[in-house]
Amino acid sequence: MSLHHRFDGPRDAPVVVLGPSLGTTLDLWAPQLPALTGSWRVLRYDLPGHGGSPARSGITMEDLAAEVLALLDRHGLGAVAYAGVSLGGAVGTTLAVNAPDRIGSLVLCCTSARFGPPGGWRERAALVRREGMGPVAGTAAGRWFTPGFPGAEPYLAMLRGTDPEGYAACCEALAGFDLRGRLGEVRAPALVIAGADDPATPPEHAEVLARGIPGAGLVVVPGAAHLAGVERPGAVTDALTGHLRSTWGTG
Ligand SMILES: O=C(O)CC1=CCC(=O)O1
Repeated sequence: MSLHHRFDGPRDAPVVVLGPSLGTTLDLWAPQLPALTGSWRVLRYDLPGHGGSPARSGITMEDLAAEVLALLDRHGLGAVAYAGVSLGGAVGTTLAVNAPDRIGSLVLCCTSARFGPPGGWRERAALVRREGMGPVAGTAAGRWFTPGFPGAEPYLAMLRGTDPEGYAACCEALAGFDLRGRLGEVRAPALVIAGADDPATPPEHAEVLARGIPGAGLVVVPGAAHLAGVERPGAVTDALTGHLRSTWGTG
């Protein structure tokens, strides 16, 4: 089943795929879009059960990576640049090791090679199946943003609008994900971006990625939690476009 997706930017420009995080839609990347669409063709997608993609059960990170690859195939796209936030970043790292000829440049935002103990993700999956999105949405602001950030509401609304089964399936994909032993296989030039105050994927997780991926750079954004690209759009956009300019087209 195809993931809901959309293209923006010139048809003949180099392609950048943007992957969203658990509980958000492709609009997570809205703050970065204006800086990208002048020079790159941007492909954004929704995770299963998020935004416009139908929910599914029993998915793995490998499945999600395969679905993104299927999107590229369907649109006749060869090698692309890929940037992803959190779960979307894990999809990108998986693609980079499974299909190195298709990922020409990689940006990993607020993500990890392993998102903590699998049990926590299975418990979260059980919670949303039992009680819906309410309890998870009630605590998300504290993970996604630093205290008092005024722009949280549209992103929390994305989470509340997520299909519980789709969200649970993505939690289970996170539970089964551990790429720590394969980071050395990434061939794409990579930049890792972390929020200095991210409680979900703290800078130590970014350091593991940056140490493990050959030649990777690391940027830690001050004053940002998990959704650093929303809370500090300028810093994340600059890091992203700087990396793309030097590795993927002219910018
Ligand atoms: O909402 C969270 O708990 C943070 C998060 C972990 C993986 C992801 O994509 O978001």
